[in-house]
Amino acid sequence: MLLGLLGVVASLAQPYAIGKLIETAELDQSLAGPIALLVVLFCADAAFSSLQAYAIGRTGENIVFDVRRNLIERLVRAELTSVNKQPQGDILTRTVTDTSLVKIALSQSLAQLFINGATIIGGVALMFAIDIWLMLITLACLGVASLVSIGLARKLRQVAVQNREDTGAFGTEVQRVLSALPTVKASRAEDRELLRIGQQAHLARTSGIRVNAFNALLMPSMNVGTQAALAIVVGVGMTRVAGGAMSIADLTAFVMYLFHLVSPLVLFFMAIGQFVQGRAAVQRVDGLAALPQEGQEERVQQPALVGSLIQDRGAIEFHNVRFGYDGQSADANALAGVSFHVPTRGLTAIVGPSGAGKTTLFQLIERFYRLDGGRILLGGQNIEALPLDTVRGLVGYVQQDSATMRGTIRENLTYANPEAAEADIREAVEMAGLSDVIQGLPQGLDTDLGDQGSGLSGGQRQRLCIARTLLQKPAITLLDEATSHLDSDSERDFRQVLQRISRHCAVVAIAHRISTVIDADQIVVLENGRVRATGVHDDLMERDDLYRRLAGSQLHAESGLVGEPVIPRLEQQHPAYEAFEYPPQQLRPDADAFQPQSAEGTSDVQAGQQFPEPVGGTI
Ligand SMILES: Nc1ncnc2c1ncn2[C@@H]1O[C@H](COP(=O)(O)OP(=O)(O)OP(=O)(O)O)[C@@H](O)[C@H]1O
Repeated sequence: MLLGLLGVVASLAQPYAIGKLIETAELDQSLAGPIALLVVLFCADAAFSSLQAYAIGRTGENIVFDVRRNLIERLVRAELTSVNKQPQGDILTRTVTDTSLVKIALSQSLAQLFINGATIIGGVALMFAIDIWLMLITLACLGVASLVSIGLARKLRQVAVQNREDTGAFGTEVQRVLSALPTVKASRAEDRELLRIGQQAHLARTSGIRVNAFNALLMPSMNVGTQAALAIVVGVGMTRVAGGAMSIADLTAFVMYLFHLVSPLVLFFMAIGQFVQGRAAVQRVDGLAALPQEGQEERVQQPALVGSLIQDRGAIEFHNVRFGYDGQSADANALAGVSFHVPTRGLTAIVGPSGAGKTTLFQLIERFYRLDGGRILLGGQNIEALPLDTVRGLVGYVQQDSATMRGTIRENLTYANPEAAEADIREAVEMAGLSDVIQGLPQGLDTDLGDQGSGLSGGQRQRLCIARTLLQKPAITLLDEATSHLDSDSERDFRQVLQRISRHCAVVAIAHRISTVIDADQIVVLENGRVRATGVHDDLMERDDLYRRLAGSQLHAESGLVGEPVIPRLEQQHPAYEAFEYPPQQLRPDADAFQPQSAEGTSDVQAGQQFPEPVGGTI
């Protein structure tokens, strides 16, 4: 701004210097001095302006960097509940596009407003000094134009806010479709999705055009004002010169100032336009930055606690824990008074029907959400009083949906323990049964995976997540259906690994397979957010109906009846099923439904493709 002000002084002095040049010429004196002054002023103007443009550009980049860094920090540390409510595409638009607009608003347009404002004020003051009447005429014309421009700027802000919202919604739609592209294709929904995204893009286009229209009106409204002022000033000025009330040098200087003001005036109102658009973006960035944060005050790590629990205190204790997600009614809470203990060693299995609240238990141990009531103790201490880092360092969590990320296999493996030694990595990979898979890849551990770990099969991704948790060497391992994608051989091997680990730490496993549950040291049966029974397999088979039913259907499946058609079973469970017309579409009666013919070269590793083309054979 200081550089800009120096530029303003250099620029405002130019008409004065030209007036001096004319006066000197009229007096027939040497022109060398005034010409040298003009050259110095031109050069100073150019130098200060370009330095100012560089400085303001640099400041803008610094602003966008700070805003993005702070925003990302707040996003990553925000409470999951509040992040989950925001559409991901909109988060991305706010973080990438809106922050760029914030940069323009807070650097370029703010500086333009200040510098051009100063030029206008300085110019007006000098013009007043030259001729008060001409200046009053000028102010009247510019005043009317300014009022129109301010009205337009207000309207521009409204449409700019709308345009930012529409652009965010467009990003949300694109992200929604891209994250489920295989489903979109398999459901033949491409046309529908294109139409839906197209409509959103159209809304963004329409509001964008309106922004453009108001922006386009801003400049001409100012131009008309200055042109009218110029015409009147020249007419009245000539009359005053003819009447001897004003010298020709003063009129020339006055008109020069007026010319000089045209561009700052236009830039000033353009900057107002940019600034109000930027404010719309600032509002959206602020909205995202205001997401509630999880336990900031406790972010100090306490390494002494990590990886160890006090032996005699028990690993986890749930005391009358109550919790409901936002929007859940009180009588349908995910957990409605859950109490049980997990010892520091051994395997605890959690079983229960779908929606019973099993995953919620794990998410509360990880402190992803706040409890509505009750207490969870970790090694005898309330988790809410422990630093978050300590809680998450003690607990290893393999999620239901095998969270793998874009990056190499090694990066994914060492994600919870970046300092892991090579020997530990090899051991974890071996324990999780991944060694053969990794050896079969040309780049081994350094093989790149795509988004959500694409490039590995579901079972391999699951084993990768298990290895990652093993590498963390937690005191408590939470496994949420961690073996659901494994074949029976791999699952048997993993059970042995589990038994080994559970000799050293507490393992809590949500399991649907009876084979995992049968050897557990303790089984907790959950139903409708309540603990229904706890015990060991034989005991629960005798005294708990639900467990008997759950175990019975599993034993059934695992004793070889898995191949039975699904439809008759569905029919038994849902009488309404008979109303369904199935199958809705018939293949030609003489054609086999599925006839793969020697599809060679099929591989478990899909190299980042969701729908790979066969390299040979016919389907
Ligand atoms: N993010 C969420 N927002 C709102 N309700 C949720 C959310 N996650 C789960 N629920 C609800 O909370 C209840 C318990 O869900 P939870 O995922 O804990 O069940 P679960 O026993 O793990 O089921 P499954 O075996 O199918 O994975 C369900 O009624 C579910 O609909």
